[in-house]
Amino acid sequence: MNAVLRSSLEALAQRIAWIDWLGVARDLDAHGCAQLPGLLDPEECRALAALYDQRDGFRSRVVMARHGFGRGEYRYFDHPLPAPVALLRSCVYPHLAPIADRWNAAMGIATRHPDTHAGFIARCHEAGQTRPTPLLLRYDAGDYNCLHQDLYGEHVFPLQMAVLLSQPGRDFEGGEFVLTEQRPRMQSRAEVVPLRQGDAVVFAVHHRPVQGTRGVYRVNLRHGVSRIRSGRRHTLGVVFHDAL
Ligand SMILES: O=C(O)CCC(=O)C(=O)O
Ligand SMILES: [Fe+2]
Repeated sequence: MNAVLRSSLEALAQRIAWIDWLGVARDLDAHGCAQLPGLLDPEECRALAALYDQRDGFRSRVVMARHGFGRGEYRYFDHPLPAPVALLRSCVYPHLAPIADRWNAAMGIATRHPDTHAGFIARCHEAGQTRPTPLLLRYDAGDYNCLHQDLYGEHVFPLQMAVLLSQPGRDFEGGEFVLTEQRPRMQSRAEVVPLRQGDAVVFAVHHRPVQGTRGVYRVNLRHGVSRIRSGRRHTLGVVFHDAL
């Protein structure tokens, strides 16, 4: 690995270590999502978005309209993952695993998570979930991502992350990251997450616990992206479980 890449990876690891993870846990508990401002710098964003047009490095490409997923496209990275993507997965995971375990305990779900991402991936692989799930998404004017959940098999890490690689207002307009929460016997609630280039959002993949007056209940979450009004928007998606 060259010296420039190594020092920029060290800077990224340092940025992750300095995040206010207690604040992240508080936001996740309160809202089901948390923003990590400036997780990637503009140069890292540009370099990752530029990978979209490379021939190699991906295991598949999905044209969303063909599957009724929306409009736009994405590509799943293949092994070996680009170094910053592998680092994001392995360095962010240990901060989220205790939150995931606490949520599972609150929801009466028995599953607990290994301390390290390697430990969790070993569990996925034993169950046949061996295909990497980090992905790059690309949307042009008129594109959107329908509300969905990224479940790829029996093993689901309860939190995931998306990083906006483009700059709103300069590279694109519209294209807001949206979360909805379906509460039992109630109408759904929407949350729009304002992101700048390099900001990440951590959010619940499937459901989360909410404290009600008569105990804890589960709310079901979905995420998506509203219509891109103009320009081009790139995102990096970091799902922590692998796929069947
Ligand atoms: O483009 C986005 O902001 C959302 C991407 C997404 O659905 C994901 O990362 O799972
Ligand atoms: Fe998604």
